[in-house]
Amino acid sequence: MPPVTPADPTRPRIALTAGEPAGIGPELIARLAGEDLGADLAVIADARLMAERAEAIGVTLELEEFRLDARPPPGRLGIIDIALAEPSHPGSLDPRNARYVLETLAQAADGAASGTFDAIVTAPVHKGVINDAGVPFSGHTEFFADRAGCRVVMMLVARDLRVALATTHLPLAAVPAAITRDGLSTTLRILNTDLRRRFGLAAPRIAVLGLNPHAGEGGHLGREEIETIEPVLEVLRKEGLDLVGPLPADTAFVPSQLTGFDAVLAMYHDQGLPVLKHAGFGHAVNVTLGLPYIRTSVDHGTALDLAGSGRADAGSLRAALQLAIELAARPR
Ligand SMILES: NC(=O)C1=CN([C@@H]2O[C@H](COP(=O)(O)OP(=O)(O)OC[C@H]3O[C@@H](n4cnc5c(N)ncnc54)[C@H](O)[C@@H]3O)[C@@H](O)[C@H]2O)C=CC1
Ligand SMILES: NCC(=O)COP(=O)(O)O
Repeated sequence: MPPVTPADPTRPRIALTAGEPAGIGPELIARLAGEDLGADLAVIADARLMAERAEAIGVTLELEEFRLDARPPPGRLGIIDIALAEPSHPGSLDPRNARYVLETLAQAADGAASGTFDAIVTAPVHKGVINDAGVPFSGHTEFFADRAGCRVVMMLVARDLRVALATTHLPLAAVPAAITRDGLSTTLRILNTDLRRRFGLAAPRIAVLGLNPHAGEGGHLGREEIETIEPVLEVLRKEGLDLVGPLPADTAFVPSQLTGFDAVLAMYHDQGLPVLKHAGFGHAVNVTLGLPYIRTSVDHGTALDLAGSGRADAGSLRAALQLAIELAARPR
């Protein structure tokens, strides 16, 4: 038996979910397992799967059962072992493992809510296969929000560019109706609060994009700016929020226009995220704001085409861990 090292209360404890078993999540975690980033990690995954994927990419991985009162010795990784329903093969989705994926998320959420973990970091899940298994599922963001019973905001960070979303995983046709005064006010309040509380920005300046081309062209190309976005900004400015917009989205990301803004609020997923990923894919981080705990994630998906090959880049997972550790260290 290796010697037991008592837990160190100064090191954050982080739940790390391995995500879709047929994707790149397990091997990215195995790749980072040997690095001490300054936190104690509890991987929530099937232990045999983790060992198989480590072997597939030629990485040595030593696992031991996660304990609250002790740290694994250097080079070993704490694990909360959740059994797969069926053996998983790289690149090959199996809906029978969807419940396993959801169980890993549930254990992470409950552990963070109870204070066992200081933060959750998630490797990618495959949203489609969970739905194929008959479970309606839009994403981690919505799953953790539902479980915590609160409203949240998705924000991706690539160096000094922060892009938050007013709507998340919705068909494009459903977006206009989903942008309501209530929803937008809540999103902006959460964004403003968490930029201050978690990111230490004393008075965040937020650029708010329009929904339509040219921010509606004075009502000739859509009325959402006039009827929904502008009235919300007017009310929130009176509360002291520093909001600029609605801005035409096509020029808002021109570097000279972005100067001075701490974050951009895009109205929908593919209005904001392509720009963010163009700027930072491989080291960007997805953060869920508004939760009672910290949750970060990678900027990429399950990359089934790379699973098991050892060619997937662990940069975004490392960045997600580093940001979670940094946020956990801040007073809240
Ligand atoms: N945080 C999460 O759980 C996320 C999950 N997804 C899910 O992932 C699934 C697949 O989504 P796609 O749109 O195909 O995006 P994807 O990010 O999995 O793949 C897009 C392209 O990027 C490459 N790529 C992705 N990660 C990489 C890495 N770490 N290193 C090198 N290359 C990498 C892939 O090989 C592929 O060519 C979907 O079901 C989607 O919902 C997508 C984004 C985030
Ligand atoms: N494109 C971002 C994404 O899909 C991540 O979503 P989530 O699973 O973190 O909610």
